[in-house]
Amino acid sequence: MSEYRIQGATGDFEVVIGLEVHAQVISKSKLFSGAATEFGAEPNSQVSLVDAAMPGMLPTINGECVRQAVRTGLALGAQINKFSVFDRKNYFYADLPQGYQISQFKHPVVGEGTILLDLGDGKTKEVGVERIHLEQDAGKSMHDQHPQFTYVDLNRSGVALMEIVSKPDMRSPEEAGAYLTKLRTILRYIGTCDGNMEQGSMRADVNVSVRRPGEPLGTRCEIKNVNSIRFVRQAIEVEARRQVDILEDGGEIDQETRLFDPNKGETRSMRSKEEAHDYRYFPDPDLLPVEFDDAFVDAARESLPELPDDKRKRFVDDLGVSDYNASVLVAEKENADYFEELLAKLGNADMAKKASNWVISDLFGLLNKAGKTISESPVSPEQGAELLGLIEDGTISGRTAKDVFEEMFETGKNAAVIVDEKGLKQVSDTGELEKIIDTIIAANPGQVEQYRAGKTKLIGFFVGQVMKETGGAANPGVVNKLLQPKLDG
Ligand SMILES: Nc1ncnc2c1ncn2[C@@H]1O[C@H](COP(=O)(O)OP(=O)(O)OP(=O)(O)O)[C@@H](O)[C@H]1O
Ligand SMILES: [Mg+2]
Ligand SMILES: [Mg+2]
Repeated sequence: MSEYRIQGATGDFEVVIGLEVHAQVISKSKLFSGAATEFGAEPNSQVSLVDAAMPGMLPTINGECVRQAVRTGLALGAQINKFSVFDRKNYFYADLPQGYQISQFKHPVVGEGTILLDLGDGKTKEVGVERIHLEQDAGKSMHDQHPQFTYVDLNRSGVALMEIVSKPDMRSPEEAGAYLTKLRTILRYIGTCDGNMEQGSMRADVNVSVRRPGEPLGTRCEIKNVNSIRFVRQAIEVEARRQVDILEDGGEIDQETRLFDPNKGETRSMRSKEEAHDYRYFPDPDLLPVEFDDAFVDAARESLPELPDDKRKRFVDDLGVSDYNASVLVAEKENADYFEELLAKLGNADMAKKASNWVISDLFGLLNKAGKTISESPVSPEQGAELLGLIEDGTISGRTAKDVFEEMFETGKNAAVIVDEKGLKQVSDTGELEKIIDTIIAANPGQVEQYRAGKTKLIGFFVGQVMKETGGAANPGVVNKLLQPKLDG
């Protein structure tokens, strides 16, 4: 793939992208209160006095949220800071009852790490993570409930977020998309965020600047709260184009916060960028610094499952699965789990490659057609294993297996039952097949002669005849084995 460039009248520009991802932490209660965090509850039904910022209420840190941030840091190979501090980030907004957000500024709980992007065709790229800090979410302003009034729902107020800040290491919309895809996969594997962008539990602030290749970094604009990977890609494209046009006209880029409007396909200015000092950050006097020991970190590490990169490597190196199949399988944990269960039921690691092909082409094919996810699959890993076993031991041909599988998918019946009911067992009986082959050879002396004169491709013709004779039920492997010596004479 050639490098991504935006063409200007006077030359090409390179795009530089850094992402700030807000990931809602999976925890039963909020970062500093015992209120529930479940999505979709009745507005303002999950709000404690702390979340509503009633005078005199004091925050208490939720240890589970800290543990989840540490687990996330470990999964990104990041530095874990055993000492971190909560600060107040002050700003005024109707859905922020405290008048400040409790966040981490100078001393975040997680430091530098990396994410390995999968860019297709086995190409990868490492992108740096600058830090992960914990902070509270704000409430939600609802403008669509009343013609004159804005309503505020505080259910989200105080819910724990991880802000995962990347380095400005990405150079194209595709790389930004791959970063979000990979990050989401990892968060879902380890269960620290559900990664659900439509429900807003993962959102991205997209920082974009442009420069001529080789020049120092340009001034960035930050596009706030983009809520799908497709929109992130589009926002980068249009924002980079906008900046190049300004520079080409001899203008300068103002550092500002912008909004992406997917309907119009443009970004619009929200406000000029506030500097950190505008937030008047200072350590929250109601909270002690967070401190934990090595044992806490070790326990968090112990609790991590096998990560997608390790899993992919194992699938390829130990199981002989192709690179492509392995990356498709590990992209979603449910897919990898299904495959591994299928393999366990088969009880034969040598079949891993075949099993991966079956999952990716046959199973995914029908799931896609039916608009189902793998967890809704009407065919269980156990049933899939039975089907593959029937192909492997020669009971049915690969061709027949496809029909059997379609019926399994439709009816939920087991493969062996369908094969019995429809009499689909292939003929592997050598005696029976030999008789048929002898008849066919006797009936086609011309082709036999041509074959013997060197036109060996004609073996296909003979196999075809046997298939025709047996209504497709002959075992092609056995037919080939029997035919060859007879044709060779
Ligand atoms: N020149 C640049 N071009 C593109 N991205 C940049 C550039 N410089 C920095 N960035 C990215 O901008 C982001 C800055 O995020 P950070 O949280 O550190 O600060 P912020 O945006 O000022 O703070 P806030 O959390 O209040 O929005 C990072 O992802 C970083 O990689
Ligand atoms: Mg930030
Ligand atoms: Mg920012």
